[in-house]
Amino acid sequence: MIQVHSVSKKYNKHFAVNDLSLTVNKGSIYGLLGSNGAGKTSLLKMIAGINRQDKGTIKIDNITAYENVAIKERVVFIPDLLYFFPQATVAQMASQYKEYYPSWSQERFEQLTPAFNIELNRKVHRLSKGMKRQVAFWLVLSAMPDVLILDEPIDGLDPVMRQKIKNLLFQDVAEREMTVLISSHNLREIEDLCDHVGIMHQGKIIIEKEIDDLKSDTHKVQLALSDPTHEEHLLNKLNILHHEKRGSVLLLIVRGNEEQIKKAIHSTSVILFDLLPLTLEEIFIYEMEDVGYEIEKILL
Ligand SMILES: Nc1ncnc2c1ncn2[C@@H]1O[C@H](COP(=O)(O)OP(=O)(O)OP(=O)(O)O)[C@@H](O)[C@H]1O
Repeated sequence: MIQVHSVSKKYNKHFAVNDLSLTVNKGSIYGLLGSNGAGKTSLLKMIAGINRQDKGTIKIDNITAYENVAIKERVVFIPDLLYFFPQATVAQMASQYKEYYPSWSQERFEQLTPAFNIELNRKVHRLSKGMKRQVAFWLVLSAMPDVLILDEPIDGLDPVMRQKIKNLLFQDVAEREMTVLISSHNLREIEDLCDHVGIMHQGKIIIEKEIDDLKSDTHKVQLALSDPTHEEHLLNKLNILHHEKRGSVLLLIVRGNEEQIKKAIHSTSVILFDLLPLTLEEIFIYEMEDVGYEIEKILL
């Protein structure tokens, strides 16, 4: 479990992280989204115990993370810029990991060999960008961490390898209750992988949701009423996030239970009615609009 409470970090009088609180439950995969410079990497480095916050507390399983060797052995961070020892082969890097992480599983490392299919005697610095990332996942998953922190993890991986790595992460979360925190710019990637998602902007979490709740609670509705004078009455009965009119067709983004929405709409006479699913990206656009942000400016 990761507990971040009221954490701030300043660089040259500028807040990279500003009074931020966040909890990632054990066995959960939390996706952290946000614009360039939002403070994601700064936050991840503090959670990984690499940098120290100016204010607030960060705990892993109720223990303070910074400069705590026992915690560092259980928490693994894959940064966006990977580092391997110069000239080291895959096998030599595996030996280093084995020495550092008491939870290292040689059996897992060997089991994963066919999944990654990179020769053990290859020098890591000579591998392609995507292959280096594969090696990073191979090593980290063999270290069997309790907490895995990933900064832009999927960058450079081909679609087959992305899927393999996602499946391996799911396996560790399901079997060992590994806790995962992922920073990404890609909402679709996060949608596939995470059960919770938060958006960071200017050092703060501005919106945070459980993905299943978001999806089952937000709907796109298209409808046309046989008597347009009933429109206002119907709209007042619904919890509307967004509302547009194209000719006689109303396009609504509505929060709430699907059956109750249908019941409210069918209590008025309609000549057209469709209830459509929304992507996570669409839900966030409307949710962010609702709290006064333009998501395109924040995420892209
Ligand atoms: N070591 C540092 N020294 C000075 N300023 C820093 C340092 N690290 C981060 N910052 C500043 O803190 C702010 C947040 O940076 P951070 O790297 O945490 O953002 P990010 O959300 O990870 O961005 P990106 O999506 O571009 O990777 C930025 O304004 C950055 O310039």
